Amino acid sequence: MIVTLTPNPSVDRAVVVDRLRRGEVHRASSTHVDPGGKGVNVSRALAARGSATVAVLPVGGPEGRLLVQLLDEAGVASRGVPIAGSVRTNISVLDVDGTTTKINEAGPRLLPDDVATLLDATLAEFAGTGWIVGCGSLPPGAPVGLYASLVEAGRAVGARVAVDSSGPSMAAALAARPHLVKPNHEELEELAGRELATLGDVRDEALRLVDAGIETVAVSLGGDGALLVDAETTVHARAHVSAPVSTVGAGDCMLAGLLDALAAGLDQSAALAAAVRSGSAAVALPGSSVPTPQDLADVAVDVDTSPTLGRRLGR
Ligand SMILES: Nc1ncnc2c1ncn2[C@@H]1O[C@H](COP(=O)(O)OP(=O)(O)O)[C@@H](O)[C@H]1O
Ligand SMILES: O=P(O)(O)OC[C@H]1O[C@](O)(COP(=O)(O)O)[C@@H](O)[C@@H]1O
Repeated sequence: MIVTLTPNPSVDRAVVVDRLRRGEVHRASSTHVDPGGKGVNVSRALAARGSATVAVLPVGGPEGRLLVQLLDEAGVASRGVPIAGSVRTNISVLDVDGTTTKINEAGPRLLPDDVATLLDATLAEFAGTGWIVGCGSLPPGAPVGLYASLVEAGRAVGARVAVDSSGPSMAAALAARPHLVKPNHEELEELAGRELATLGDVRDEALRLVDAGIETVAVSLGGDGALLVDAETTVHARAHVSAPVSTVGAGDCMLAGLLDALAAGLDQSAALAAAVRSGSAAVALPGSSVPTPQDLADVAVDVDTSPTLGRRLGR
């Protein structure tokens, strides 16, 4: 069982325009509405492949009702914690040339009781084995140490705990030593405070986190795939996508593939291959659609257990 906690979920609205021009009226050629927020997406990706998961999230306002309805329709089990404010709507504008512009709202304010109830609900959904995953930004009112509290509480009930966040909440979570973290390239650079131009730079920085007590660091690298580092292994995996459609939520699908594979007992190389298969399959789908088993079957992944560390990374 993989329980996800998304303190700041969203309704994701993706619109396609010819070319985004500041200050002009645009006519969208298509619109895609998905349930959103990083942990919600991890649960959606897991449910789509038939893996056991529950998404824990605050729910309020008309957007909250829509979010729960969309999750129900997608067959994703969720546990909503009622809040006074309204769930946010995040907008992605996709140019036909593939450029994506995202506008993420701050989200509704959480009260201290809401935060405590979210943590309690997450632990209550944990069935005794498997993973608890905390993902995404924190809304106003949530303490910066929310994910650190999740790591400590999760560890106390015997869960393996993963965190995917950024900025101060991620830095605070690292101090609590989650079992796994999944920064993307930019987030790892932010943590490192320097540019990470090559695979070797990423490996060195990931190893620094491993040395600080985090068992597994999986860094998603966009079109360059992903690098997994632990005390024994450095493995790189990559898949070519000939026609990328939307990268929104690809990192969440990548994390879902990784945790699902680790929970099934696969080794690090096989788990990273599954992760990249999932992330890259998502890139070929519109909005933040999650891949079905058929979509996953279509992706060929190259895995390298002795990657060329001098390899320069694109953006
Ligand atoms: N252009 C691309 N071509 C192929 N795979 C991609 C591409 N962009 C992303 N991916 C896949 O999606 C995963 C997550 O992408 P990334 O952009 O690093 O995550 P995030 O959404 O967290 O920023 C990557 O590890 C890779 O497997
Ligand atoms: O919590 P944040 O950082 O604002 O991100 C939330 C957004 O991220 C997503 O999970 C997508 O992930 P990416 O932006 O990493 O592709 C959306 O569903 C959601 O709108």
